[in-house]
Amino acid sequence: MAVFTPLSEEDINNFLKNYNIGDLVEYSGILSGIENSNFYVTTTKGRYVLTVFERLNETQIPYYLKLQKHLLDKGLSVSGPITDKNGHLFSSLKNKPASIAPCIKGEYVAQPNAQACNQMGKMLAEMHLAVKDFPLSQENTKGLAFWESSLPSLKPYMPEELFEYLKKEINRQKELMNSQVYKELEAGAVHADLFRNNSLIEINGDEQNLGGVIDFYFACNAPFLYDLAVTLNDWTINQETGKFLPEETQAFLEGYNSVRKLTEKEHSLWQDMLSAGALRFWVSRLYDFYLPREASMLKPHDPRHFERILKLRREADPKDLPWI
Ligand SMILES: Nc1ncnc2c1ncn2[C@@H]1O[C@H](COP(=O)(O)OP(=O)(O)OP(=O)(O)O)[C@@H](O)[C@H]1O
Ligand SMILES: N[C@@H](CCO)C(=O)O
Repeated sequence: MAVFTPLSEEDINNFLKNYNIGDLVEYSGILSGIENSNFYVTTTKGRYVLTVFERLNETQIPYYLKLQKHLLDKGLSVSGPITDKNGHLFSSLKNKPASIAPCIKGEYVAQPNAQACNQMGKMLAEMHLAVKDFPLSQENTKGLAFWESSLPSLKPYMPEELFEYLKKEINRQKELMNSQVYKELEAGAVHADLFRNNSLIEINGDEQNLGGVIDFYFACNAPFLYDLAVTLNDWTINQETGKFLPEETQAFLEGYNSVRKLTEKEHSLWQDMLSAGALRFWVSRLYDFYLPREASMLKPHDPRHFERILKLRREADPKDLPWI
């Protein structure tokens, strides 16, 4: 639905002069995506996605692009920037930062099957192992500080009882984050928004093969278990009810655990992390729903989806939550 910064053929030709990726053949705006302006660009050397950053500035961008480059250099199939002729990961277009990445094969799949879930589980664990030597750090911009600061703005819009529930859950997570056991969780730079619509899957008959992962612009340093919870809360649920799909969830967890072994300590915090993973998107969706960005052309996501998921995870008997 969004190309915020329109580009002419001349703009793109000038941009491509900074790169060794051939000459422009054709280009078109990508309508999905709500954060940045994205374009498919075909050159004499291949097919690429050009991104003009609408929200992030030049000081914020290096963390995200360097993380993608780091994962790419470790052989992972993620969308990642091509360096320009001067060795830079991004340059500028219409006075905004912009980068270009090779196109990943595949498409958005609404309900990935067990095969794709298993592959996503493996790849997520590989991403977690791969960041052990990633030197940069970035706070979760949609974490505790954001949740707490959103409360006063959300209060007037929410029924009192629901607002109190939200406040209680935020306090509960705050207490957890201050605990020793939480601080000891293995952590690093994680995607933190790895939904199905940030993954591309190649379909071939009944076969579904993971093409790769895109859109790292909510990446941050957080426990790996949090990233796993965020991903599962979207990838392997019944989209109507929010309940986990047993076969897909198991396939995902087995894939993950085959690469990075989940620990007993992580198991003990699983219910809290699944709740945190739901809370994060409940708050951001409430915020975007009641306090949309000025001149926003976008239809906000339904916050009730993650309210439902949070309640399901929090109220579940821990032994009924999927685990390996
Ligand atoms: N490397 C890539 N290869 C193939 N397609 C891509 C690639 N990067 C982006 N796309 C396409 O562009 C669309 C928008 O990209 P993206 O999700 O990064 O947009 P955004 O505006 O940054 O994010 P958001 O999902 O937060 O709205 C994707 O849904 C995908 O179809
Ligand atoms: N994946 C998010 C949008 C980006 O944070 C959501 O579905 O609410």
